[in-house]
Amino acid sequence: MFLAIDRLSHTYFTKTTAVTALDQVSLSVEKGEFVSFLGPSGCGKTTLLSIIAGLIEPTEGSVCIDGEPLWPRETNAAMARRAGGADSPIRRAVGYMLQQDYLFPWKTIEENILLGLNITGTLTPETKERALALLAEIGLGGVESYYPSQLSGGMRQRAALVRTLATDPKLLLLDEPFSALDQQTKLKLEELVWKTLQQYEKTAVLVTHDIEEAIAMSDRIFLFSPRPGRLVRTFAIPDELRHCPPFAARQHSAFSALFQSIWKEMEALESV
Ligand SMILES: Nc1ncnc2c1ncn2[C@@H]1O[C@H](COP(=O)(O)OP(=O)(O)OP(=O)(O)O)[C@@H](O)[C@H]1O
Repeated sequence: MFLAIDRLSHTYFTKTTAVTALDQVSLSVEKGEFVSFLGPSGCGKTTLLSIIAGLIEPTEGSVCIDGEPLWPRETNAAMARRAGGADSPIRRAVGYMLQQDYLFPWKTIEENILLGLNITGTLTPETKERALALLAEIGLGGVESYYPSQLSGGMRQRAALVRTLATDPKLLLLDEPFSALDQQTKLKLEELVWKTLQQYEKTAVLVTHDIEEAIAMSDRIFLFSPRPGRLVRTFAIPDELRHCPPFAARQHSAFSALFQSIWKEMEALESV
């Protein structure tokens, strides 16, 4: 088991209110799996992703990545027993891709894609060469010296994918990375991300409220209820769909039946 989440709950406290975003969520993800967190707006998907990224401390429960405890935080004594501490290697092991590309406008594409390597102190001639090769692989060879404003939205998201993969993270967290794109660019980028992650055997978690996208991209889908977010159902995508790249999966005869059953389940959840 690569990612293990056990009885995780999270409440946001403000001066006047307490909002329970997640309630007793338990799930696991295998190495190399692509899973989606699907659910209506406000069901806690981004909160869960931020907890897995180590950015938010959950109120309750535990998260382990590749056998290393992330939450709850270990005691100082337990951390000291691990070489280099427990949380920093985990944070480096996680790559985040968001709806907005967050490329720095004053840096060139090359500088942007090498940023993570620079920050983590892992920029070497080899890692730089790998990042530039990946840029070329995904069709952006030749734009290294361009600034983000000189690229289209789809090209910028591709550059953001390279920046995310450049540090060779063990786990990729994708928070609606396709939702700001037009339909054609979105379908092309889904295809590219799926193929790239397959090729590099990455484990990935995609947050989306798009049922079709979740079916086309995933091995399994975790469906969450509206607030407070609870895991209500896990859908295993049938082999004939999950072995197809996303565009072919969308054309497959098994696709619409699965879409309808997830749609019905989501409708029922939202009408409660
Ligand atoms: N910093 C915060 N302080 C207080 N409440 C918050 C905070 N962040 C999120 N929430 C609340 O927690 C709940 C879950 O939010 P979250 O963003 O995780 O949901 P989501 O499923 O990702 O939604 P969406 O699909 O709209 O992005 C929502 O009710 C939201 O209003």
